[in-house]
Amino acid sequence: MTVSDPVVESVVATISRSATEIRQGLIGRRGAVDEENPSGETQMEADVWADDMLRERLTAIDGVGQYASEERPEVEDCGGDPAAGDAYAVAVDPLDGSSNIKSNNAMGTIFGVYDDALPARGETLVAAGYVLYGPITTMVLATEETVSEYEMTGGERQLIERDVTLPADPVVYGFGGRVPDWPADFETYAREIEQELKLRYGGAMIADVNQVLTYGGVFAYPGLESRPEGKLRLQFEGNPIGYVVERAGGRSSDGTGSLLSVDPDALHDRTPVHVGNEGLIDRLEDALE
Ligand SMILES: O=P(O)(O)OC[C@H]1O[C@](O)(COP(=O)(O)O)[C@@H](O)[C@@H]1O
Ligand SMILES: [Mg+2]
Ligand SMILES: [Mg+2]
Repeated sequence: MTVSDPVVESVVATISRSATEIRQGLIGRRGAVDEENPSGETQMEADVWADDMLRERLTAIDGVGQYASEERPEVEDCGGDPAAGDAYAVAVDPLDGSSNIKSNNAMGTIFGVYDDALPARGETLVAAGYVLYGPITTMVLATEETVSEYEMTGGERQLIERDVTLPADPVVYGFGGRVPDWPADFETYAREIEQELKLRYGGAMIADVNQVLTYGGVFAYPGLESRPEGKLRLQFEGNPIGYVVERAGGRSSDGTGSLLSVDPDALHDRTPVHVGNEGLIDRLEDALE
């Protein structure tokens, strides 16, 4: 299946090709560098390397006017103005779950293609998705039309599911953050959910959300007592994953409403992230009221 917009198709093809190289290049890049990203987190060698590769290739695409990533402070302008509608802006999390590189657990690459200048509302996304570096490399791609899943071999995408939708009967949940740091309202909700669903938490958002897409359920990285804005970044993580889950028939929420309608103040804004089956996110919002 191809994407109807040629610029979006080029972005997706470039990420497909690069993801295979990123996966292969993880060997030998498992250490930290002596730098922090704009969110104040230690960067791994692989974070910086994957970001440089994606920046170089995505900014070279005609019709991409801006590139931004979790690993660099500023938006990079590269021709065309997304605010004027004559180019797209691409935002990436080059390696999601990169602290898992040490223990050799799942990671991936997240991308969002926005039809507006960054930082932008998630409602302006025209496509978003992720490549998951699990035992098999897969891509989940959401567009206006549908959510598709692909297996990746040598940079080529092979369609395995055309209309990914959340199963109606939820099975799994995964909640981030230390329990003592959860606000009381969220903990009450979590205590209910753990009576109903099975815990699956691996420490890489996309791997955990991929389980929710596969089995149905809920993933959350909530606002914390010590950090009410949570951990995950709106432009690079919250919006793309909210877009994927909503297109797949689920809901996303920052605690009060869809992640996609949050107005960003700054490029590296964080947000509480809750995604999953509609009924579970409705209950979450009721609990946090
Ligand atoms: O280690 P914690 O607190 O469980 O945090 C895990 C969360 O942090 C992240 O790793 C943050 O993403 P990055 O690895 O891209 O910084 C998410 O993928 C994951 O959901
Ligand atoms: Mg991430
Ligand atoms: Mg990252």
